[in-house]
Amino acid sequence: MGGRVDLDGNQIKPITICMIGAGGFIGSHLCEKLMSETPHKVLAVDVYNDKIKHLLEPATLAWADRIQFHRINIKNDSRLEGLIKMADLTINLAAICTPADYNTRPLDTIYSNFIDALPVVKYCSENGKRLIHFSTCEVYGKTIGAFLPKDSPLRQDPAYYVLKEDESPCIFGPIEKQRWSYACAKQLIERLIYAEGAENGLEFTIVRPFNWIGPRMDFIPGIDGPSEGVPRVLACFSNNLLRREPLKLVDGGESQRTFIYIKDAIEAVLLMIENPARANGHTFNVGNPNNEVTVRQLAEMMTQVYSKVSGESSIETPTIDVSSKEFYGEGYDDSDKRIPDMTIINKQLGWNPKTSLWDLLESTLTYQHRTYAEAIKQAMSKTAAN
Ligand SMILES: NC(=O)c1ccc[n+]([C@@H]2O[C@H](COP(=O)([O-])OP(=O)(O)OC[C@H]3O[C@@H](n4cnc5c(N)ncnc54)[C@H](O)[C@@H]3O)[C@@H](O)[C@H]2O)c1
Ligand SMILES: O=c1ccn([C@@H]2O[C@H](COP(=O)(O)OP(=O)(O)O[C@H]3OC[C@](O)(CO)[C@H]3O)[C@@H](O)[C@H]2O)c(=O)[nH]1
Repeated sequence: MGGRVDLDGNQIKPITICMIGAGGFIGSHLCEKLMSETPHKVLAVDVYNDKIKHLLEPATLAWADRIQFHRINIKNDSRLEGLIKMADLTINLAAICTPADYNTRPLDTIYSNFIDALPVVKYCSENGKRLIHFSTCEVYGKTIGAFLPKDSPLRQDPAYYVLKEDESPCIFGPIEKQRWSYACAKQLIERLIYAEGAENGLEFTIVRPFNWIGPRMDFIPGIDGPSEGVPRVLACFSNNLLRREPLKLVDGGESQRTFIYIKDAIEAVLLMIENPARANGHTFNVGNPNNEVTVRQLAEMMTQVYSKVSGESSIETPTIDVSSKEFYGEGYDDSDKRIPDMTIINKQLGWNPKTSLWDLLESTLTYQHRTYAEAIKQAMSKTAAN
């Protein structure tokens, strides 16, 4: 770990990071990376710590003196400012960020993604502390191309669908489509952070993740999360595969996404942390433009990969169609296509994603099978017996 240098050849000094939302999917991978490959200290803030337990215990771990867990709900805890003051950098990951919540719990979604983030921005600005804030690719909303006639040749032109941080508009649906409550709250907090930078000199970086996936993402309903809960697509499809039930394709599974392996994405975040002069004042797309699929193609690929890693044949009807109203309820809407432009992150940090969709699904589904298959079998045989 000694003698590490930044992209400009300068020695990297150990810093203290206040990481809010450290107990979640991205936070757990970022903590792992910081503990195993850097000398930095982490003040890990979250209401849960199950996903980082392996980094906190036992006290004999090599990094035990570099990570502290603080069980804090940032909505209402006066200890937050003190932790931000103690740190050199704050990273805010805390959010409600599962689409099933956006239209069914719009108030919680807006409070979580805007109101609860306000004190974090304020404390950083007032105390002269650097902030890396996690926004989302959802701030782009729908592509311009989505509004062209289906057979328009312009739909093939990247100018109508590639999403650029400094050029693309943010296109959301009408207010009654409450799906956009999350994207809109994220957009407003981005604008507030940008304004704090412009008017009060806040040093900030905004991250727009494009569907980062991998181990520890969300939960498997009825095993380590509520039975009726609806996680993001990776966990929904993993759950279906583990239970040998058809994967549900919302509105035909026609929407397109680009998926990036969490470990590639974490490399980008580490570059931001350790190269403030190159990252401050920027908004970065972080995704893998080479891994684009429709949701239907994702379902087909996951079915094939799961069959390979589990040794089980796939079921006769691997997918079924379901309407978005049935699956998510009233007020759902969708982003049609999400291809990140990589020019800015490439220029500033020289970063590019590496892992193909097949490879990232293979390692992720191996983890899902190893972690959950036995528990699911037991839960299912218990239900059958009752
Ligand atoms: N995973 C992705 O692909 C993705 C895509 C776009 C945006 N993001 C953004 O990245 C961030 C992290 O996402 P994630 O996938 O790790 O989600 P996650 O749900 O796994 O992690 C969020 C964490 O924040 C914590 N948290 C929420 N409210 C809190 C509060 N009031 N006080 C303390 N802790 C609180 C949760 O307990 C959770 O551990 C979010 O801001 C999300 O909007 C993620
Ligand atoms: O069982 C299912 C679950 C989902 N779908 C469809 O898959 C698409 C992707 O869904 P998901 O990963 O759950 O979420 P989104 O990509 O729409 O949104 C996320 O993107 C980034 C983030 O900000 C945070 O992670 C979040 O908002 C979608 O089209 C679903 O309808 C399915 O067919 N079947």
